[in-house]
Amino acid sequence: MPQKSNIPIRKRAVVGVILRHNKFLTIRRSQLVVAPGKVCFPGGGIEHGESEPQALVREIQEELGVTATAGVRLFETVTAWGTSVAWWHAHLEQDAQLVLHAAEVAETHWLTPQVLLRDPDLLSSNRDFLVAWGQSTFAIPGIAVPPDWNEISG
Ligand SMILES: Nc1nc2c([nH]c(=O)n2[C@H]2C[C@H](O)[C@@H](COP(=O)(O)OP(=O)(O)OP(=O)(O)O)O2)c(=O)[nH]1
Repeated sequence: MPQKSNIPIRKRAVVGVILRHNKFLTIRRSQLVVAPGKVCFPGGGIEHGESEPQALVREIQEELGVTATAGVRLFETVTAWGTSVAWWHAHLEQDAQLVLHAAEVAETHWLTPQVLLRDPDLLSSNRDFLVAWGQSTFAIPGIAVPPDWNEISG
């Protein structure tokens, strides 16, 4: 269900929520892009004529050098800066080797939800996404909300 917002939408983006062994694949954004050094999921802007899954697969290929498969659409938010973000569950081949596009991605990490939520560099909209997940606004296939979630997200 989309989050209600009165912010005018200036841009549309899609991000991939990718899990392995109960950890999220996260990127640290490079110093050369918007929100430099921030931690978030792979993804980016939707180009004219692209569907969300097409943009998701293209962005992940560009950033991480791997072919992703789009799963289900999990959630939709509007950032404080007017970007409509579609959050998609996505999958990589089990043995996929990431090849980072250094101009966009400084590093990648597989992080538990608890570690990710506590990361001071987490993009604010990603924090909102995790909090909404913890409140069961939507479910992410294959991972349960940790039992101590209310204590750490409060
Ligand atoms: N990549 C990514 N972007 C996110 C996340 N969460 C979130 O709010 N966003 C926002 C930030 C930006 O407003 C937008 C995506 O921007 P981007 O800078 O990654 O996309 P891009 O590579 O297409 O950038 P640009 O060429 O359009 O400047 O979505 C996330 O987890 N990953």
